[in-house]
Amino acid sequence: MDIRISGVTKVFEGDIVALEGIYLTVGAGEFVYLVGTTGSGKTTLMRVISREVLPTKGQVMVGEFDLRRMRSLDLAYYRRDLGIVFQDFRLLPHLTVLENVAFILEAMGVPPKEVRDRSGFVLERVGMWHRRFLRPTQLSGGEQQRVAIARAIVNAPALLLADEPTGNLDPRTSDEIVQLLTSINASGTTILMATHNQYLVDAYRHRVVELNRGRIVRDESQGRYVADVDL
Ligand SMILES: Nc1ncnc2c1ncn2[C@@H]1O[C@H](COP(=O)(O)OP(=O)(O)OP(=O)(O)O)[C@@H](O)[C@H]1O
Repeated sequence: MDIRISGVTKVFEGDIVALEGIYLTVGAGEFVYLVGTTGSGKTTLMRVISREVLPTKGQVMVGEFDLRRMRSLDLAYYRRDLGIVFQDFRLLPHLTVLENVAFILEAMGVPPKEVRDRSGFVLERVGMWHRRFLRPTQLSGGEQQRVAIARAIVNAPALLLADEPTGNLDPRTSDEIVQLLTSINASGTTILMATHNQYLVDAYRHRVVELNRGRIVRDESQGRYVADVDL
């Protein structure tokens, strides 16, 4: 799914301007890193795209969805096309790995055999099938993030939002997570990933969009974490 954001401003209560005059187009199938210092607006932009936050001004179109004009049924359809991964994994502690992935499909009324097949397929894909009967607390951080990614992609979303997905992980595991996201992107999913990880952005090159105080200050294909300075 492509994303078309025009003139988006978000002002939170207390006159906090989190986003200001954002114009951004992301084509279907792109991989985009969102970078920028703490408080620059990355999470807010992701939350505008997931429609957890409504802009104060401006328009957001994702695929055929106009996020300003959505009835609750549209929102339910939209969310089915969306996968979200967070820094802190957010798995349900009382469920096993397999159940954490399967419950999304069960909640959508998918027949049991298909739930088993699809959950198994994504757990294989992220290399976690052998851990399917464990609970999140029995897994390492990297393993938990793999399960969270499996959960995010089990519905074959057209768009995956990842907010600092490697923030709690060691360098090698972070590498593996970005490789996994890159392979998911290669199968057609649009990916937007907010990150502070300079090494990853420089090692796995994709488009880089940099925010500063709520504005886009750089947009480069195959960019680096820090802008090249003209000498
Ligand atoms: N719900 C909210 N209510 C009020 N202000 C908010 C809210 N969410 C974010 N902000 C403010 O908006 C600004 C942008 O925050 P945001 O979380 O989008 O930044 P960020 O770039 O994701 O930061 P980080 O890298 O630390 O995660 C900050 O000044 C923040 O305090």
